[in-house]
Order: sequence, then structure tokens, then C-alpha cells
Amino acid sequence: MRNKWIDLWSLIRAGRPSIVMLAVSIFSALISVAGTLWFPLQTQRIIDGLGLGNNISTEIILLIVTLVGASVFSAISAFFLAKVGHRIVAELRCVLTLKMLKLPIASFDKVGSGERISRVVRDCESISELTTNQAVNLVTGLLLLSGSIVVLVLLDVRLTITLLGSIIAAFTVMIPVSFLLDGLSRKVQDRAARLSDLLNHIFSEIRLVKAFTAETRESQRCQREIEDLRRLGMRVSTINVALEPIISLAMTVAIIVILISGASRVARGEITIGTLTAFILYIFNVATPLAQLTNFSAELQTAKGASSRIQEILAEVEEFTPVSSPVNLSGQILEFRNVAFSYVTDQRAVLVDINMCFKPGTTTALVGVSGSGKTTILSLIERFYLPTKGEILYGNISISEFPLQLWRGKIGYVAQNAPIMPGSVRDNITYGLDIEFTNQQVISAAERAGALDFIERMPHGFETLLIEQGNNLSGGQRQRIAIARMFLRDPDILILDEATSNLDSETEYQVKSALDALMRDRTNIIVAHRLSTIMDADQIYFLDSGRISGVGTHHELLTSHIYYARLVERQFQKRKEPAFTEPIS
Ligand SMILES: Nc1ncnc2c1ncn2[C@@H]1O[C@H](COP(=O)(O)OP(=O)(O)OP(=O)(O)O)[C@@H](O)[C@H]1O
Repeated sequence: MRNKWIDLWSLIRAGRPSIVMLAVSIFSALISVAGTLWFPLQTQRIIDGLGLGNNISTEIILLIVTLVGASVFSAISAFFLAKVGHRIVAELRCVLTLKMLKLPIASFDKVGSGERISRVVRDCESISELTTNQAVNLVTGLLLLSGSIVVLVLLDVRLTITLLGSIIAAFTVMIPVSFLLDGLSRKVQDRAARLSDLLNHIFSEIRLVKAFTAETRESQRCQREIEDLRRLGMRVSTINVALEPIISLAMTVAIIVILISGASRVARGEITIGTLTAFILYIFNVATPLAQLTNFSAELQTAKGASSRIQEILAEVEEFTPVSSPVNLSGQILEFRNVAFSYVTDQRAVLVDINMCFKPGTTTALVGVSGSGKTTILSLIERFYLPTKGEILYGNISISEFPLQLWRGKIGYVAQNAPIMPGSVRDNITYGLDIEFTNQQVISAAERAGALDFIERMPHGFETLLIEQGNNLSGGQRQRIAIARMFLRDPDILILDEATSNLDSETEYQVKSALDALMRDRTNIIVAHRLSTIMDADQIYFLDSGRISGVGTHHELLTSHIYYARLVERQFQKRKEPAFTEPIS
């Protein structure tokens, strides 16, 4: 079990709080608290002075200066603490985001993106709440409480005991209620997060929802969450509604108790009327910090939970990358030697005894039924995962020995759905490339990818913003943007996960010619779905349940591999009746 205090403290330290700002803030808080402590005493002097018929104008000016000064310094203190707090959170969010980006893909298989977003947004916010508002309250509250008690004891011990007794009695009632409230508030937070997760899923898959006319079903699913949230919210409000009269009743009782016992002592001449007034004013100086401290303890629990979750992520092992590259990373043979692989989330063997060879200047197609392990092979080449057994070699050196950035920089990956990142067309074409490209280079890449025409027709050309997931682009246009990116990247190894979706013949022709140009003189590895691609390949690996069951050219496999022949017939000659009925694997 991790120590939550250490987790929280190390996170706050990781946020690199400014010592100077903290010092300014605490110094201002001290001045403000001194003013707040002083003003009841000043009021006492004014009242007692009035009773004695003294001139009190200087005292009144002093009171005003004290009150205004206390407020100004309280604001300065709160401002600087807030500044420190926000810096801590911003720093934490950056550290956490960078850390998550450095985690291996396997880590994302275990924890979904929704939960990760919640760590960066919500958990960091809890720590922000603690380090900004709550820390301000804690510092000023503790100072005010201890200072008030000292002044009260100096003024009158008996009345102090009466005042503290009545306030503590009131808080004894309030503390369990506020803990109940805290538990409920946390439930509200969790349910709100569930609702936002659900909404996130629904809206990111809005096409699926609409295609299956599932609007009513999804809206009912949301309604259930919204209803639960409403019920919880109502319970919080009911308790709050009950708590407020309890607090004001407790304060009234405390004032009445002080007034009664104080008045009798004034009558006996043991204290002045000014002292009694000061005591009444101090009730607020004692009660307010106590309420703040109760709140602080609840927020502290939330922040401790949040910091443990954040620390869990920070403790995860990042992708391994050696620091130096021993060889020239170009034009070498890429080879799989006895590779086996299983995903950590599912111990099943996904790849078994894979031996493959990809030569520079050739095109290799990976073919097989869905789930046979083609994409997994691409992921291993990209080093998204490490083989469970065996080795992947480049120029006879294990690819795990190359610095990750250098290795991935040699590879160009055109994914099936050609993902688009938020930003302009230009940003997307130059995505992930460190070198600055001239406009002419970007235009030429777009032209070679067959994308220039449609980009120029867009409202702002290369500066047109592509909305989320490239929804303002067609599938073929997205692919051509991805191909243009590859022309700039100029990789040695080109990996293509061919789109399964059908493009119209004109677009397919454009994409194919762009790809042909891109593939020239590279090591091309294609997960192939189109017959034309397969026929053009120099060699084909046929995958069957994670094993290679055939290798050769299209014509060789057609005659030697019955499953290949059947797959070709079934997948690519769809107009004909399938020639067989039994499953392929
Ligand atoms: N992230 C993952 N975690 C666990 N299992 C996975 C993961 N990705 C894929 N698998 C499993 O590994 C096996 C091979 O999947 P893979 O995606 O490599 O197949 P594929 O041949 O590319 O399929 P398709 O042609 O449908 O894309 C499948 O059984 C799949 O369920």
C-alpha cells in the first residue's frame, strides 16, 4: 500500500511551487490575520472609550485602516497562493501528460483513454483545489484560530472557556454531517465522471449511433445516469439545506450563551462592555476557521486519493529506448526470427514461430483472415510491443537496440483509417516532422500524393482547419493527406495497413498511383486487402491463426496454398458464388 501522504507531498513538490510567492503569501496572510485579530480589540477600545466619554476619532480611523488593511492583505495572500496552486497543477498536468505519452501502447490496452483523461483533468483539479483555495483557508484559518484563542485567553479565561465550549458543541453536531456531505459529494463527482465518459463515447461514435437509429436507446442510457445524478444532487442539497439552519442556530446559541454569561459579569463589574463586544466578534474569528478546517479535511481525503492514482501512473515503466545507435539505419534487411507474441491483457499466443524477411526495394504483402495477426506484426515492427519470444533484426541487429525515436523515424506507417489530428491541412501533412519544410516542399508532397487539387479547392487551402477526426474529409482524401505526409517523412520502411473500405474507382486509382510513387525504392510491408496490391507484391506471407502457413508470390501461392486460393476467391471475386463452405481456419 503506497503512502498517500508521501504521494501527495511528492506531487506538490513535483509542481515546483515558488518559494518567493509562498513567502509573500504567508507574510500577507500573517498581516491580514493580525488585522482580523486586532479589530475586535480596537472595537473594544472604541466602546469602552465611548462609555468613558473619550474622544474616539483616532480609534475609529485606526479601526477602518485595520479592517481595510486586513482585507487587502488577505486578497494579496489569496492571490499569490492561488498563483502557486495553479502553477503546481499546470506543472502536474504537463508532467502527467508527457508521462502518459511516453508509456508503451500495452499500458493503454489496460487503462482506457477516458480514465486517463480523468486523471489529467479531474485528479489534478482536486490537487489544485487543495493547494489553492483549501491551502489559503488552512493557513489563514489556523493562524486566526490560534491567534484568537490566545487573545481571548488574555482578555478573559472564563469567558474564553464558555465561548469555546459552545462553539465546539455546535461543531460536534456539524462534523458528522459534513463528512456525510463529503462522501455524497464524492459520489456526485464519480457519477458525473461516468456521465461524461458515456457522453464522450456516444458522441465520438455518433455515426454508429445514427446508423443503427440508437438515439432513443442511448438517450435512455444517459437518462438513467442523469437521474442517478439528480437524486444524489438532491440529497446533497437536502443536507445543505438542513446544515445551514444548524450552523446559524449554533452561532446564535453561542452568541446568546456569551451574552448571558458576559452580561452577568459586566453587571458584576468583572469585565467591561467593550470586552463583551470583543468576545462576540471573536465568535466569528473562531467559528469561520473551524468550518474551513472541516472542509479542508474532506478535500484532503479527495486529494490524497487523486494523488495516489496519479502516482500510480507516474510509477509506470516508460517505453525503453537505448541512448545511442550503433549502426547506420538504412537499406538493411528486416527480419523476424522465431518470433512469438501474446498481449499482456490476454495470454493467448497471437503470433507463433514467425520467420519473415523484408528486403529493401521490395514489397511484401501480409494476407490472412481477420484476427490472424497481421496488424500485430506491424505493431511489433513499430516496437509498440516487444516480442514475447524470438527477435526482430535490422541489418542483423535487434531493433530493440536502436533509439526508439531514430527507429520510428525510419518507418512510415499509413494506417487503415488514416487518422487526422486537430490542426490545419498543412499541420497534418507536416505532422511529427522536426524539420521545417518550405511551402513549396509541402505543395510538392501534396501534389505527388494526388491531394493538391482537393486541398486547393478547400476554403483556406493548406490553412483549412480539419475538424475532429477529419470529419470534413472523405476517406480517400484522408488517405492522400497521410500519403503526402509520408513523402515528406521519406521513410526507409513503409508500412501500409490498406483500407478495407471501398473507394470509388477514380479515387482508388488516385490513391493507388500516389502509393506506387511513394513505395518506390523502399522496404514496403502491406496488410493487403485488394487483389491488385497482392498481385503486385514481390512476396506474400499468408497468416493463419498467428502462424505463417504459406509464403511466395501470388501465382505460387495460388497453386500451392489452398486456403490462400480460397481467400482470394472469397474476398476478391465477390461477384461469384464462394467455391467452398467450410471456414478457412
Ligand atoms: N490490444 C490487444 N489486446 C489484446 N488482444 C488483441 C489486441 N489487439 C489484437 N488482439 C488480438 O490479437 C489477435 C490478432 O489481431 P490482429 O489485429 O493482429 O489481427 P489482424 O489479422 O490484423 O485482423 P484484421 O484483419 O481484422 O485487422 C486477435 O485475436 C485479436 O483479438
